[in-house]
Amino acid sequence: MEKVFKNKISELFQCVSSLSRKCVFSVLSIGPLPDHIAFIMDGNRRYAKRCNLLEGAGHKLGYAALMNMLKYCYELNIKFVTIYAFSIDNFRRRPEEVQSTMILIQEKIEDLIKEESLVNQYGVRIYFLGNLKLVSKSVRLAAERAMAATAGNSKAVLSICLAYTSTDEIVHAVQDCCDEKKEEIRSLESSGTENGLSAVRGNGKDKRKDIIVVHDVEKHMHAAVAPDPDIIIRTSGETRLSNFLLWQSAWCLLYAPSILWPQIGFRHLVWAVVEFQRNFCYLKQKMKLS
Ligand SMILES: CC(C)=CCC/C(C)=C/CC/C(C)=C/COP(=O)(O)OP(=O)(O)O
Repeated sequence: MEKVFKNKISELFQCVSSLSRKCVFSVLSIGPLPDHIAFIMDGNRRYAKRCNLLEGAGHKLGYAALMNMLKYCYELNIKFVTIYAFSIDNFRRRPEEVQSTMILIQEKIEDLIKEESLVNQYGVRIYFLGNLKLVSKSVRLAAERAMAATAGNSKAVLSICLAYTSTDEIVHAVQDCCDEKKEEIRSLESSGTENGLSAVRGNGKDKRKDIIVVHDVEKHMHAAVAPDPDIIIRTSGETRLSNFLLWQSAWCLLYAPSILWPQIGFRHLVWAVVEFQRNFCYLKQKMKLS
């Protein structure tokens, strides 16, 4: 009897919070909404320590917080979300810690693609961004399975940065771009164009045109699957980017609430979007002038 009562109370609570979210989101939607929000999920271990829990429990609570946050983002019609799940620098942590985090990541990737998952409920396509050669075969295969299983979803995009750093991404993109240009020049030369290099550069008054432009590099970035982020939310009050989306964050708002990642909730998303809306006119003006 007591259990039934508790369930009813919890259902009622969920119903009220879902209704109040709907109201707040419809007010927020009157203003400009970000297309893309990226998250640096900082503070899982500190939260675990503060609550006298094991490190792994901090990451598990972090994952639960992530699922809630994704739900809020999709309710608000944010089409692109990117998360920093594990950086290349994180491989320098204690080997047992790296291993247990990877086991959790693999388990959660499998959960993400279950039929009843949030990802399928909201039609989300998953991409993994990063150097997947650095993770174990089983994690890599799980990531590939998740990308393949969600390839038909088209309502939203979730990019999971795994074995990622921005500098690594930029170096690979520049390398791929140079390879592509070299190939272009080679094929022009072999097809009879006398000087492939000047054909790529352009002749006459265009002679000084650059061989590589920003777009050439950009299209080779892992993150090219989404537009640049409008907001990066980093928890734990840190205002550093820690090698996350450096290229893509040129015009991005950084929002850094001082709570730890497992504590993030609906109100932090609302404040971040309000901050974005307050800055929007200024940003638009600035981009027009430049
Ligand atoms: C499939 C999928 C999306 C899985 C995500 C799982 C998950 C929540 C991973 C977080 C890992 C991580 C390095 C968090 C940062 O907190 P921290 O360890 O740096 O904590 P600290 O800042 O307190 O040291």
